[in-house]
Amino acid sequence: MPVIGTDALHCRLFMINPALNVSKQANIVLIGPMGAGKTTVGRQLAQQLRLSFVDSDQEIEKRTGVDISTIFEFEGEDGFRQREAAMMAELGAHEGIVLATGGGSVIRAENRACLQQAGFVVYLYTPVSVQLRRTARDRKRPLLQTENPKERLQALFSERDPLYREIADLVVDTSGEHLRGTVRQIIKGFKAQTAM
Ligand SMILES: Nc1ncnc2c1ncn2[C@@H]1O[C@H](COP(=O)(O)OP(=O)(O)OP(=O)(O)O)[C@@H](O)[C@H]1O
Ligand SMILES: O=C(O)C1=C[C@@H](O)[C@@H](O)[C@H](O)C1
Ligand SMILES: [Mg+2]
Repeated sequence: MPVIGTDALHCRLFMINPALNVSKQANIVLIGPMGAGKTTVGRQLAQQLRLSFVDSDQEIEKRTGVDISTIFEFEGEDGFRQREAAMMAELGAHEGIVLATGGGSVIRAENRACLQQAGFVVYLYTPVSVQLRRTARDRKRPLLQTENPKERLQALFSERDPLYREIADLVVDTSGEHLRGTVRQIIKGFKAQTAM
């Protein structure tokens, strides 16, 4: 059984995970742009570390009963960002999870503060050309349903790359396309940090 302790801060929890045999912050938080692999990498990571996997986008869809595009359609991006912020505050207080965040979760300062406290933050750095390839056939990402998805991804990258870096404990370049290698690098960084 994991041993869990908390300090006075709302989001900050610590636990000892027998799978890792180290004392560490409770969660691994994956941040990065669309197509970075937060969902794909997060699922594998959770499996290997025997942690629960939670995907913020999927959780919002589960609770509302509609997909993200529908939320954008009826409530606008602002409505979605409100739901996302509430989800960050809630999930940031969990312990023992791998959290895949939405690509835009770092836009709000309040979210960044919460994610930073929630655990070991990993930025899955992914160049725009790779994001474009990975999301090319996708119709589920409302921000990419535009005439020029490349331009949109480039603009988002310029705005958000500094924000991802601001809160990252580790930056992993995913352009090598090796899912297993990415997972291995994260576990290595996580163990190194929690052993300190
Ligand atoms: N390291 C990788 N190597 C090869 N393909 C990858 C890698 N990471 C993700 N992919 C592929 O890219 C696509 C997008 O990945 P994924 O949905 O996990 O991204 P995401 O970061 O969760 O995006 P979003 O922010 O839109 O939820 C998937 O088809 C996935 O299989
Ligand atoms: O980059 C973004 O702003 C988004 C990324 C996705 O994860 C979803 O949260 C949504 O499509 C918006
Ligand atoms: Mg995802």
